[in-house]
Amino acid sequence: MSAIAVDGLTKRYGNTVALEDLSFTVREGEVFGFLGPNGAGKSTTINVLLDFARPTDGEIRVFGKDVRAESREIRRRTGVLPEGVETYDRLTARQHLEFAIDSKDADDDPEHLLSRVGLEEAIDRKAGGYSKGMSQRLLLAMALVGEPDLLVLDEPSTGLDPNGAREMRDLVREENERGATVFFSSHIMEQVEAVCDRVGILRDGEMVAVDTVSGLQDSVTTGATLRVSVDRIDEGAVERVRSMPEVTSVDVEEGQTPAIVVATEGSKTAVIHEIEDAGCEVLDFSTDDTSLEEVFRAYTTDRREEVSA
Ligand SMILES: Nc1ncnc2c1ncn2[C@@H]1O[C@H](COP(=O)(O)OP(=O)(O)OP(=O)(O)O)[C@@H](O)[C@H]1O
Repeated sequence: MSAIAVDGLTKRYGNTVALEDLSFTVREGEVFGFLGPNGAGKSTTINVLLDFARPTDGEIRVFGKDVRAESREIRRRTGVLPEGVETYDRLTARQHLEFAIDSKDADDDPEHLLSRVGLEEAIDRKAGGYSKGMSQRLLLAMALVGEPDLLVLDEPSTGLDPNGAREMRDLVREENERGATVFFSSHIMEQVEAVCDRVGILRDGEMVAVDTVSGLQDSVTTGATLRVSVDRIDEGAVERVRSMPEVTSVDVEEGQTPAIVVATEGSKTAVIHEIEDAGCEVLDFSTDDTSLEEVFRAYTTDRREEVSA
């Protein structure tokens, strides 16, 4: 059974189409990253999933249950870190958690939850005095209440410093290892790259790609940079590479280990063969992979000719 099954989901606000016939699946036990530029429809999807917004058409099922008909049961099994929600100034972290624990009929220990998000020192301080990052940590602790089967995190790294962002990644991994499915939206590509099994990219309310990070990287042919270490720089070899039709630039690095640095839109192996055929010995080579950032750009801007999948 899938953890989340989105089927033909359309959501309109007046004339604004937020989602258009959106369908995708999040498998049980995976960490799924939900990406998209501002206004693509990520929060709208999450709001429908949590039954905070009604779909115009289509449906979402969570663990096989319709989110509208069985929203109570789904909320009991789901931990949510919503976007743009604030903590209550006059309540302490402990009180926030006691409230969350009560409403889920859970029996978690507030101190333990706060130690997991690095906030145990502030347990009896009122949230009104918290920094943005501290509030975000508290909201995250609230999402962890009751060992949810599904964690839905909307922009979880908002307000977190680099340490906080790293701890967030660790928590996602821990929760996933415990067995939770994690569905999270983010603009931070390193975060997504580090923890996601699969990634979906939303654009203008439609899913334009769903795959593993490496599958997405392979689908985008933005060209690669190849660094070939050779025994010596041979001008003839350099010229032969330069005249290959798919090669866009060639640089030479002199020094103890000379290298030919080649940007190509075509086959990397062909470049290596050309250098060898010209009589140079190839000692080593490395390539720069397409970053998820570039993949995202290729799928969400009008440089669509770069997308081959
Ligand atoms: N309550 C609403 N009323 C009217 N239009 C809305 C409403 N909520 C969202 N929209 C519109 O729906 C579209 C999708 O918005 P949504 O907030 O889902 O995008 P998002 O991907 O979450 O963006 P961001 O990354 O900025 O959070 C946008 O055009 C937005 O203006």
